[in-house]
Amino acid sequence: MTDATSQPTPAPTPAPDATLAAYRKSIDNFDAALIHILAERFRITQAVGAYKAQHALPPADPGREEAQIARLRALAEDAQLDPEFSEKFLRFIIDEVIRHHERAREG
Ligand SMILES: C=C(O[C@@H]1C=C(C(=O)O)C=C[C@H]1O)C(=O)O
Repeated sequence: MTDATSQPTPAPTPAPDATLAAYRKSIDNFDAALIHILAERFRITQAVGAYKAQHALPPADPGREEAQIARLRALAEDAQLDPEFSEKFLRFIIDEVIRHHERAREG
């Protein structure tokens, strides 16, 4: 029963599940590795952006992107990862890099 003064009943705390916790520990490790890998990639692309700005090179290189996407799609298929997802993921990262390069060009 509830009335105007009573609080909603909190959801019961689930019993600790060691199996799920172990999976999640592993997921946390992978996510940490992913962040470090991405940070390293952006560190390199930042240097590329500075180089392109210095040498008046265009921020985007569609030919290079096409080759990367084809390569990544093949790697994804080999690794049994969805190639569509892999392409979207790489596209998302490359688009962000191009934005950085455009900003580097503007100074
Ligand atoms: C990093 C570059 O700049 C852009 C970003 C790319 C990337 O993030 O992989 C690839 C091609 C370019 O559109 C490059 O030209 O190599």
